[in-house]
This record gives sequence, structure tokens and C-alpha cells, in this order.
Amino acid sequence: MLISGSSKSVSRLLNDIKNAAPYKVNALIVGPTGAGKELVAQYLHDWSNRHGNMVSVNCAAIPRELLEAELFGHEKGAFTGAATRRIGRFEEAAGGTLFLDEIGDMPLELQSKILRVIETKSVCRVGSNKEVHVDFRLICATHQNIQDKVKRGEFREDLMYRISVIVLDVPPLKDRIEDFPDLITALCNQIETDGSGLTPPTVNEDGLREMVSHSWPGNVRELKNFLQRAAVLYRDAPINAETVRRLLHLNADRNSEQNALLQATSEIPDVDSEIESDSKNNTDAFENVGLNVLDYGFCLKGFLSDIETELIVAALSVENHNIAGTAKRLALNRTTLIAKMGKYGIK
Ligand SMILES: Nc1ncnc2c1ncn2[C@@H]1O[C@H](COP(=O)(O)OP(=O)(O)OP(=O)(O)O)[C@@H](O)[C@H]1O
Repeated sequence: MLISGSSKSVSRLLNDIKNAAPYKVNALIVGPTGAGKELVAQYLHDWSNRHGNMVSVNCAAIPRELLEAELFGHEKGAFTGAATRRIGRFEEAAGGTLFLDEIGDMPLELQSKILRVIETKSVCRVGSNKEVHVDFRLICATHQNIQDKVKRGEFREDLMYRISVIVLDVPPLKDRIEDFPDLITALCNQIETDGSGLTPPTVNEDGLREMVSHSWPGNVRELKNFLQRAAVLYRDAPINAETVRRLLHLNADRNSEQNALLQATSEIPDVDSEIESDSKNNTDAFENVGLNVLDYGFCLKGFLSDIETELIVAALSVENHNIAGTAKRLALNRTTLIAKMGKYGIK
């Protein structure tokens, strides 16, 4: 997939990738969730001429007690359930690239082991004392501020320096609005060819203007979901400003964030009780986007995640980023709000 965009920041990014790709130096890709960090990692690998594969591990998605065996591999019988010997991701990446996504979530006790692998270029499988030589190029990514994590004692400073020989910064979508036309074209081409059977939407000038004024907290991923939703719900007419607002569940009065939030909160079913929420509430929410969407195929989970992200970001803004106030406003308890912010990468 191409990195679409003609903004200065994307040109600079492509240039940095081209310069860094051929060298076996560790690279750290930073940027908010959904901005394209994994795509950048793939480019670094594809332009590196390394003959092996790119092996990706999402450090936040694997339970911490399983992460060590996932990365280092294990011998038969090393722990309950280890029925056979298994090589780990470092070994799998031989001759290629190991991509550690969400490195900021790497447990502290594992960080020292990763540091050792970087320094010695060898791993010990869990349950073995034997060192196995590994040849990998390391690329890491995070949406978190690693320096802050170091200050809080949650990330090893020496590891931070080791993984960030090159730092590539992927800016949020709202800071590169010049990229919208290219991105819309590229993402619509994807809709046309992804086998979903959807016809990509067209966006008129008015709609584009409305789109660029939105903050897109979920970045390119949110834009992609938005266009898919538009392709499902508004198949016959170009996307205009009003449709954009409906698809993004924004109040017509965009100057009043608070009004938008209150309006949206009263219209959308409680996502916390997603499973138990009665079908009437869901139908009301769908009617608010102007169509009976159940006539079409529809990704309910993606739809609800987008709404949740949008409402949390809006509520944080109204509450001046005060967590307790935001939680109260959204009728969530504090820990649930913090967990949701972590899940959606909201800082
Ligand atoms: N410049 C771009 N051109 C085309 N598609 C893009 C671009 N940037 C991102 N995408 C698409 O947006 C989606 C999200 O991108 P990606 O997974 O790389 O983001 P990320 O920053 O790694 O997200 P996360 O932090 O959640 O892991 C993907 O489907 C990707 O293909």
C-alpha cells in the first residue's frame, strides 16, 4: 500500500524513510493512533533490501505472561502448555525485520531482556540456557511519549536510546490537511478493490471543507472507516457538509463543542452496556444517521468505537482534560475512562 499525501510532512517522512531504510539501524516510529506508523515500518522494511520477512508483534495485545515466550520462543516442557519447541519472533525475523508495535507497553522486566538481545544479537529460548544467534533489524513504534515514560520510571532510558537511533514522526491527520484529497482518493480506491462490493463515495467541495475542519482523533484509520460508512449509508449522493456532520454525529452548530457533546450523548446508546443495550436504543441511534442501516451490511463495532473515541475526545476538551470531570460527564467511572483512553490511544 502507498503512503498517500503531498504535504511537506509526508514528503519529509518519505525522504527520511528512503535515507534510513538501507541501513541496519534501529528505528522508532512515533505518532498518534491510526496515523500510519505500521505503514511506515512496512516501507522501511520493503526499501531495506533485507531478504527475510517483516515479523510484527503488538506488545499491547499479548498478555504480559505470554510475551516473553512469544518473542524468545520456548523449549518443549518449558511451562504448562509448551507441548512442543517453538522458535520466537526474534528468530522468525532472521534476515528480515522485527516490528515491535506499542513498545511503550513492554513490561519493565522484559525491557532488560530486549536490551540484552539488542546488545548480544542472541536469544535464549524460555527453558533453555543455549544462546542462539539472531540477525534482525529492529523497528519499534509507539503512540505514547517514551521520554515521559522514562521520567515516570516506566521505561528504561538505556533501551529508549538503543531503539531510537532513527526517529520517524508520523504527524496527526489534522496537522496535514493538504493530504485529504490524496488520502480520500487512495482510500476510495481501496474500497473499490477490497472485495466488499461497495461503491466508493464521492465527496463534494462543501463536504471536503467540513471534513478538514474535524479533528480526526483516530487519524487515517478513522478517515478510512468514515469513507466505508459513507459508502454503505450514502450510496446515491455525493458527501456534502450535512452528510459529513451526520456521519460524524456532530451537531450542526460546530462552534459549540459542549452542545455537540450533549446532543451526541443523548442520541447515542450507552456503549458501555453495548451487549445489554436494547435494540430500541440502537435503532434510535441508526435513525439519527438518517437511514435504516440494518438494510445494509454494517460494522457495528467500528461504528461504536468511532463514536466512543469522538465523545471522549470532545468531553476531555470541554473538561479541560480533567479526567475526573470527563468521567463524570460521560457517566463512567475513572478507571473505565482511563482504560478506554488507552484502548483508543487518546492522550
Ligand atoms: N498515508 C497513508 N496512505 C494510505 N493509507 C494510510 C496512510 N496512513 C495510514 N493508512 C491506513 O490507515 C490505517 C491505519 O494505519 P496504521 O495501522 O499504519 O496506523 P498506526 O499508526 O500503526 O496505528 P496504531 O497506533 O493504532 O497501531 C491502515 O489501514 C493504513 O493502511
